[in-house]
Amino acid sequence: MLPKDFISPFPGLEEALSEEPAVSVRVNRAKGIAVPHGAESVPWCPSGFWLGDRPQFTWDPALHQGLYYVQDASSMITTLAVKQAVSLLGLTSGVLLLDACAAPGGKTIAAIDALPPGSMAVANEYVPGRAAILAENLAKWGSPAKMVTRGDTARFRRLPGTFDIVMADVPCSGEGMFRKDPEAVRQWTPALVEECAARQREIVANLWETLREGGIFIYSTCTFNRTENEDMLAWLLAEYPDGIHISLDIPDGWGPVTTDGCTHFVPGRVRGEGLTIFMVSKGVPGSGMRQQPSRRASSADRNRKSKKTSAPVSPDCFRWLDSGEEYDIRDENGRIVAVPTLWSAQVKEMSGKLDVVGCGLELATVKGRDVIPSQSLALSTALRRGAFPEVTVDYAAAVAYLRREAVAMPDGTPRGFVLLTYGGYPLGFVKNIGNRANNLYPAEWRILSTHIPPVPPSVV
Ligand SMILES: C[S@@+](CC[C@H](N)C(=O)[O-])C[C@H]1O[C@@H](n2cnc3c(N)ncnc32)[C@H](O)[C@@H]1O
Repeated sequence: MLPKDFISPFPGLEEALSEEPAVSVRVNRAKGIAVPHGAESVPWCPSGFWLGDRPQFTWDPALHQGLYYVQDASSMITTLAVKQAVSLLGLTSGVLLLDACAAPGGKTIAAIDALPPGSMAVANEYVPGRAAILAENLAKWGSPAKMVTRGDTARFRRLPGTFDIVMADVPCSGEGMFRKDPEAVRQWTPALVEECAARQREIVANLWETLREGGIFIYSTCTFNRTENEDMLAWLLAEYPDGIHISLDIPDGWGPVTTDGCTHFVPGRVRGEGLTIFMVSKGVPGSGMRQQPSRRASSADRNRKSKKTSAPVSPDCFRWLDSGEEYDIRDENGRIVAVPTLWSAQVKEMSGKLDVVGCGLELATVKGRDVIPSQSLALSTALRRGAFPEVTVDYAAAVAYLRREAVAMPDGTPRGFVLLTYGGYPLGFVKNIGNRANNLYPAEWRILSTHIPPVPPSVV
């Protein structure tokens, strides 16, 4: 059932909205996952796959290990858009990207997968309560080169000319979600479309300032109407005469349809939900330079800082990372974090101007004399395997761990912090104290339901 005043802009859309949505996942190539079982490739995303059915994802430890992310195939276009943007920028490393409307993080993950080595992603969320799930999803994906912030996009006006790529997956009227979300059908009105468009213009205006000269802006909605898409592109180009529209490289035959510069993913034409995307560069792509941090941290600075913080940072922390020398490791009020050295001056600058939820990789928390390794470290691609004793657990123990229940350790397990693995990949830490092991899985991430499926789901 569609909203009363909704006029379908594409033939066949209404019928398609009454069909079952496709199920798709993005696999984590950075963790060595290649192809899910029995899956079919999404042509616009090398790590995207349609599944034949809908497994009970919650009960698959691999999901919690960050080995894959459940993602609608249309959203996976972000990977292609970011790859195209990077190529237009002519950069082979060190891209600074902002995803300004990021929770729960699917498109940030899609962008991270497309960035060249040595890049950094900043993921911002406006609704404070949604920033935690964003941080959790990014921690599971495992890249240490990230920063999570919360707040109004107006805050980014304080960082002019800073980002090479800015993504705005803006809040919208949600016509593309009609099939999956009955609430989207209930809330939709022509007035909502106008309201959303006004907010979107405000967001775009805030973000244009933070995009550097020659940088690329990627705008997307999960709605079809012209007001929030084609009219928004026209408004942007009129408002900012340095804006140049960039066509997304999509071969004929994949299914999306482009109208007046906007590429639409339409159910019925693609096996995915509704999504619209366009790209605009600020002047000639790659022409300008990124604004450098106002005060670069010199090596003298860094030495001073490490002297100041070296006492609380346990030397163990340096041994936990695959390449400890590439990170600045510091104690931030009892949280030990590792920030890629390359970005440490930039992170410092941004931290002074944004409301930071977390930056880099949280290695550990300090409690009294204990330096307790974090779940983010267990799931990070930067973890040095072998840094902790490891115990392999079976399915029942893996689910018990994810529920934060006690897990028995085999005889002979060393005391202290132990990394549990499932299927050969890290699951999380326990502290083995001899007669029992304390489960260190974050309470707020735990599986709440006590049901357990008779057959374990297995996606990758
Ligand atoms: C379409 S969703 C983003 C989905 C996300 N990019 C993903 O792929 O997982 C839009 C996001 O914008 C946030 N938002 C709401 N109001 C906003 C505002 N005024 N400014 C910026 N973002 C806002 C919403 O909370 C929501 O998380």
